[in-house]
Amino acid sequence: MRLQCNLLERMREFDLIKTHFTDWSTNCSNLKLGIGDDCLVWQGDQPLVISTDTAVQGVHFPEQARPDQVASRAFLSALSDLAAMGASADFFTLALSLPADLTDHWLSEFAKQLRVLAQQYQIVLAGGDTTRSKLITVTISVHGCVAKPLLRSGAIAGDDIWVTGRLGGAAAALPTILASYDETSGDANLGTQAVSAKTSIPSQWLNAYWQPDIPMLFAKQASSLLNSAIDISDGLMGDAGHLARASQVDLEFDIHALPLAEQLQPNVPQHLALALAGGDDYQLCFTATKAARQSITLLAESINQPVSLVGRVVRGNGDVRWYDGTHQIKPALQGYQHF
Ligand SMILES: Nc1ncnc2c1ncn2[C@@H]1O[C@H](COP(=O)(O)OP(=O)(O)OP(=O)(O)O)[C@@H](O)[C@H]1O
Ligand SMILES: Cc1ncc(C[n+]2csc(CCOP(=O)(O)O)c2C)c(N)n1
Ligand SMILES: [Mg+2]
Repeated sequence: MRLQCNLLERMREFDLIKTHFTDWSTNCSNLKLGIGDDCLVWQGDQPLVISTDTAVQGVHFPEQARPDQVASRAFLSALSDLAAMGASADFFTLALSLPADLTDHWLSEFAKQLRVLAQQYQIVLAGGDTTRSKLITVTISVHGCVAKPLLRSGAIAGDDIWVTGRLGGAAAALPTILASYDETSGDANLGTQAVSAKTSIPSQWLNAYWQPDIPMLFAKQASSLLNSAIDISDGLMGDAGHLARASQVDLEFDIHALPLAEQLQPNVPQHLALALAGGDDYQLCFTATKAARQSITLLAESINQPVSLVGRVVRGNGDVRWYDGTHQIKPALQGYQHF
């Protein structure tokens, strides 16, 4: 009896994988074997860079988030680490832990969005794992190639510090997003434009939370011009600290040069806190020599990638300092921490 029960469960598990995840494009010559065996087989000739990220219901996305939204946030936040290495996006694995009562519709909407994104970023789903759990948990490992990986430890005194995109929007949107579920459960199904109109927060904040714009193309094309990079997932304050310590330099930022999200101002402490410690930005902080300044600007312009020059690298031991003009400020903040 027990055997039969297990067997039926396993049948469902295999059916689920077959139905939702197997007929995707696998157009990648280095992927010798994809979904179906005990392991995937990859054979490439460049260094492979790999990063794993877990997205947990209620921690990384709201409990009531739509399946397409869960797919976008989990996938894009994982991809961001490849951008931080200046790598291509080649293949990914997907480990899904799902509650038993999740509907097939949920899963098909999740898979549909993930497939759209995989196609958009030309990345192949090569394997994964599917289990039951109380909470929805999505673990994505992204794999990419790069001849010379861009490291956190490469910043040199004299470098410029740059940031891509805009900061603080996702964190600014979060309270409104969470409150919208409390007010009416129907909001879970509203699109970004509708939520934006209803709550009067900028649609850019909502997009920053649900569909962060990962600077993949810029990072790949610019990587040979850059000395170091990190993606900003926990807030610039914390992540800049990681880069400073890894490179054994100090970083000095001009708060007025920071590209804050729409309607956020550096002199409003709550706004600065969102941009420095809110997290969920998935933009890059990178450094490069002053000699690379023009090439970086030209490249960024040519592919429509916003970049901002926000500070300088100086000799030191891993400190980060913030300046309001010539005046140093000490925001009492720290980046996002799980524990
Ligand atoms: N459970 C773990 N076992 C082994 N290594 C880990 C574990 N958790 C994290 N790491 C490693 O620690 C380093 C820092 O991890 P961290 O998750 O902070 O980086 P990140 O992925 O850039 O950040 P984020 O998760 O906010 O995107 C990475 O090299 C990562 O591989
Ligand atoms: C529903 C909901 N969505 C988002 C957040 C914010 N948040 C969660 S994890 C994290 C850092 C990156 O994660 P990791 O370090 O695991 O990659 C941030 C900024 C929240 N509190 N609640
Ligand atoms: Mg990272």
